[in-house]
Amino acid sequence: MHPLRKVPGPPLARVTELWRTKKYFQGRWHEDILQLHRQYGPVVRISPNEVSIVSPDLVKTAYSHSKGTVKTKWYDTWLTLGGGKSNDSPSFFGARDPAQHGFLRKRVSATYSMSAVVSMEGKIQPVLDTIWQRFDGFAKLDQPINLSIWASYFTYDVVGNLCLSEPLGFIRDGSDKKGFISGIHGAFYWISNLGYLPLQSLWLLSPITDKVARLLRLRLAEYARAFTTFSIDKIIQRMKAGSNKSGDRDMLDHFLEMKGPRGEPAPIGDILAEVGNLLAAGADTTSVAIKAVLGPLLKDPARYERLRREVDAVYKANNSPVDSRSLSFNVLKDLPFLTACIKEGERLHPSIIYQLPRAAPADGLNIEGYYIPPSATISMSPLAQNRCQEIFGKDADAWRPERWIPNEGNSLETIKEMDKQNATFGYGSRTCVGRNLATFEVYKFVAQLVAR
Ligand code: HEM
Repeated sequence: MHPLRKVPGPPLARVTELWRTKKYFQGRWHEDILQLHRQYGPVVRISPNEVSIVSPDLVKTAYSHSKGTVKTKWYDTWLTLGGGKSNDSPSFFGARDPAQHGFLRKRVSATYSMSAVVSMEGKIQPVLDTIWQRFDGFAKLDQPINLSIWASYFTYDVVGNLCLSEPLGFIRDGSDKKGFISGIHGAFYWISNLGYLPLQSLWLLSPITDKVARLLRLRLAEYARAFTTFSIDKIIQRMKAGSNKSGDRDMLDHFLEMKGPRGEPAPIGDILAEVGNLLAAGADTTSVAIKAVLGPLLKDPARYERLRREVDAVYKANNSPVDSRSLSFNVLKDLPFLTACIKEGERLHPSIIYQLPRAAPADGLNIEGYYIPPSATISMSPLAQNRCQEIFGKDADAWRPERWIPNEGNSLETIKEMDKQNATFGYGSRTCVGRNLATFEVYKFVAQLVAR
C-alpha cells in the first residue's frame, strides 16, 4: 500500500510520473496547477511520489529555514546553469547539499544586497535612459510599442551592464540579433521539463542530440553555445585586463574575487556559473514581473490614473522634471500605490510557476489533514500558493492592489502576514538571491514609464 494512497489527485498521476511531465511539456502548468487545487483541495498527488500543497503552514514547515528540507534531484538539471558540462562548478540554484549551497551563496550574497544594488543605480539608469529615447522615437512616429518584448530587452541590457559594464545591445538593436533570448528560453524550457525523466539533461548534452538538432536545423544548441562562448570570452578578457579594485566596479569584478573552499581563487567554471545565474536567471524573471504589473494596470484606467497621480506628485515634490534622471529608487520605494501595484502584479503572476520540490522532512509532515511520509516529495507552485484564500482573502484570484494598503481593506498585521506568505520569490534559505535587484528594476521601470 503506497503511503500517499489517501491523497487525492488525477488517477494517471498516481501511477506514472509521465502524467506531470507531459503537462509540463504542454506549457500550461499555470492553468493546470490552479485547476488541480480547485478540484482536489489543498493537497494534491501530482505524481506517484509527489504532492503539491497550498497552505499557510508551508512557510513555517516544509520551506522554513529551521526544518532543513532539501531540494530534490529535479534541480540537478540546473547545476550547470553557467553552461559548463561538469558538476565541478555547480550553480547554487541547483546545489542540493545544504553545506555546499551555504558556501556558494554566502560568497556572493553581499553583491546582491539592497545597498549593493542601490550603489549600482548608475549602471541601471543609463539603460532606462536609452530605452526612453527609443520609446520617444516610436512615439514621434506614432508607432505602437510591444512592451512585452521591450521589457525583456531592458532587463537583459541591465544585467549585461551590471555584470560586464556593457549592455548586451538589445535596446540598441531593437532585436534579439544574437539569439541569446531565444537560446535562454529554449534552454529553460528543456531544463525545466527534463527534470523528472531518467538521465535528465544528459539527453541535451549528448553528441547524438546535437547531431539530430543540426540535421533538423534546430538552432537552440547553437544559440546556447553562443551564449556560453560569449560569457567565457568576456571573463577571459577581464582576467587578462585585471579586475577593477575600486571605483566603477561591476559584478564580474566581484565574481573574479571569489574564493574556493580552501581560500584558493575560484576556478573559471565557478565564475561562469555566477555570470550564468545573473545573465540567464536574472533577466527573464524580472521582465515577467514588469509585465505582470503593467498588464493589469493598462487594462484598469481608474487605478492607472491613481498611480499616475501618485508618481506625478512625487516628481513635482522633488522638483524633478519627468525626463530628469534624479528620481532614485529610495524615493520611489516609499510610494504606497506603486508598491501595492507591484506586489499585487507579482503575487497574481509570479515569474516562476513550476513546483519547487523538496524532500519531505525526516519526521514527515502533517499538513492540511494529511500525513506526508519522509520518503515523499513535497512541492508548492508560487502561483497556486499566492491564490490561497486563507492567506490573501476570498478575492485572492482578483487584481486588487488596495489589499496591500493599510486601512483600504486590510490591517497592518494582515499585510505583514501576506508579505511573509507571498511566495513569489520562494521561501526560507532558498529564497531568491536576486530579489533586491529585481525589485529595484521593476520600481524604476514602471514609475518612469508611467511618469512619461
Ligand atoms: C521578479 C524576478 C524574480 C523572481 C519572481 C524570482 C523567483 C525566484 C524563486 C521563486 C526562487 C526560489 C526557487 C526555488 O526554491 O527553487 C528563486 C531563487 C533564485 N533566484 Fe530568483 N527570481 C527573480 C529574479 C532573480 C534575479 C534578478 C536573479 C539574479 C541573479 C535571480 C537569481 C536567483 C538564484 C541564484 C536563486 C537560487 C537561490 C538559492 O537557491 O539560494 N532571481 N528566484
